[in-house]
Order: sequence, then C-alpha cells, then structure tokens
Amino acid sequence: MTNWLVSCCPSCFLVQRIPFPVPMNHPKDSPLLSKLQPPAGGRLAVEIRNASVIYQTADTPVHALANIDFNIHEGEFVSLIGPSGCGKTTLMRVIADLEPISGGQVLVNGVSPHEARLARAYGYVFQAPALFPWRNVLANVTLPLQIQGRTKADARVIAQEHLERVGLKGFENKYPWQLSGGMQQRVSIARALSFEPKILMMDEPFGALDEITRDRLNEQLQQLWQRERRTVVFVTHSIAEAVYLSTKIVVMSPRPGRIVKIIDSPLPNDRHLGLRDTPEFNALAHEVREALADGHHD
Ligand SMILES: Nc1ncnc2c1ncn2[C@@H]1O[C@H](COP(=O)(O)OP(=O)(O)OP(=O)(O)O)[C@@H](O)[C@H]1O
Repeated sequence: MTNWLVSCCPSCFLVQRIPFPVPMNHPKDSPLLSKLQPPAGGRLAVEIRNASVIYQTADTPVHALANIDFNIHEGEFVSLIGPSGCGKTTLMRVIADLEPISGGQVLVNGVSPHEARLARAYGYVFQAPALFPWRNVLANVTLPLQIQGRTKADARVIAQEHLERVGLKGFENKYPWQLSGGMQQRVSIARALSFEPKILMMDEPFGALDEITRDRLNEQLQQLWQRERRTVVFVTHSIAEAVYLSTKIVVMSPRPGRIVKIIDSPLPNDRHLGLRDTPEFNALAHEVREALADGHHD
C-alpha cells in the first residue's frame, strides 16, 4: 500500500500528493540552457529545442521523450495529447522543472525552468486535487499565499476573490470531504491561480470526473482562460477536451514520445459547449484522431 503525503513546496508552492517518504525532485539547471537566447519582446512563454528524457532505472533505461521541439506563446492554451505512456506528464514536468532533460534545451519566460520555478512562474493542477483534509476550503487556498509572506488578511482577500472566480463563493468554510470531486478540483484551480502564475500547468485535471461534471468544468475553464488569457499547458487523453479547450494541440507518438503533429486551432477563441456539434469542431477532432493513428504507425 502506498502512503500519500500532501506537500506544499515553500519555494514554488507546488502542492501535490507524493508517495511517502519519496522527496520532491528539484533538479539543477542544464548547462546547455545558456545557448538559448531569451525570446524577443517576451512573447515566447516556453521554448523547447530537441529535448529528450531518458529515465535511468534499475534494469534498462527508459527513453521517455525524443526530439521534442516546439514553442508556446504567452496566452496560448496548449494541450498535450497521446497514448498512455507516451511522455505527456514527463514533458509537462520538464517544462515545470520537476524533471531534468537528458539532452536538448528548454527556456521558460526566457530563463531556465529552474529559474522560472524560483520566480514562481507555475501554478499546478493535478488529476487528484491534493487538498489538505484538515484545512477548510479557504485555508487550503490561503496556505501558499501565507508561505509566500502575505498577511493572513491579504491572503483571505485574494483567496476569496479566486474562489469566487471558480464559482465557489459561499463554500469557504467547507472541508474538502464535504465537496464533490468537481468542486475539489475547482478549489485546486483557485489555489493554483491565487498567486498569479505566468503559466498554469494542468495534468489531466478532470480525468477522474464524470462526463457531465467534466463538461461543466471544461466550459468554466474555457471562460476563465477567455477572461485572463493566461498561458496554459494541459495534459489530456480526450480528443474532445483538447479540441474544445486548446488554441494549440500537440499530438504525441507512443514511447519514446515524439511530436507527431502540432495543430493550431482554427476555432474561434470564444467557445461554448454547443461548438462541439459543429462541422468545424468535428473536422478538427478528426485531424487529431488521424495524427494519433499516424503516430502509432510510425
Ligand atoms: N520516474 C520514472 N522512472 C522510470 N520510468 C518512468 C518514470 N516516470 C515515467 N516513466 C516512464 O516514462 C514513460 C512516460 O511516462 P509518462 O507518465 O510521462 O507518460 P504519460 O503519457 O503521461 O502516461 P499516461 O497517459 O498513462 O499518464 C512511461 O513509459 C513511464 O513508465
């Protein structure tokens, strides 16, 4: 049986469930990073050049990612989609400085992922909401803000504002176990957004939810992105979710994960769920499906 610990990293506010007693991985900078120049005009949020990841294991090394090469611009909503085990989470962890690269180069906001993490560039939302069960909703959201050095009163105001943004006004005094899975996930989104990260990292945030809840949260997330235009990196297995939410879809192949196709969405930015019944949506979903099939045949 695995024991889980909900942990909040004091330097980057990453709150996640980690197997106890495995420590969090805080890798050092890659010496190759100095070769990349910061983006002109600051418009590039993420720049990845020929990145690879090889996990060293007790038996054979696992080649998780190979030749990953793409950019993410500020304000883009980018989904990573591909078969199970193709390296989506690894790629997200590389961008967020939770996994070192074995080769290549990565820049985030013009600096190394490590520097970006220390500058608190990231907000994280995982499949499991990773809330502290003994803290109420408000106290879960205020925790990283207080670690950041905000006063209790300031942290409360900021947390309340973000809880309102995700539709949880009035639930501040509830405990996680008194909320539905979808509401818990909205608490973790409010927490991730509360310290205004430049990039929101979401790893299958709605994967454990029923379809109706998932649809509703997709719509709310879309509206939130629409209002804030924050850069989002989103991992999903769902073609419909990727097509509905993304401005850019990165389709990956089975291991070692490579990029099969990068699709810039032709859909309008202002979206509602009815869009999923349109020919344009279906054409894009078809394109993603074909790219996934191509990846399997390579
Ligand atoms: N710490 C690790 N040590 C060794 N191998 C690992 C480690 N983490 C991931 N892997 C392997 O690397 C590959 C990519 O894993 P990753 O979790 O990134 O894939 P994924 O596309 O996110 O999978 P899923 O869709 O099932 O969540 C898999 O084969 C996995 O077994």
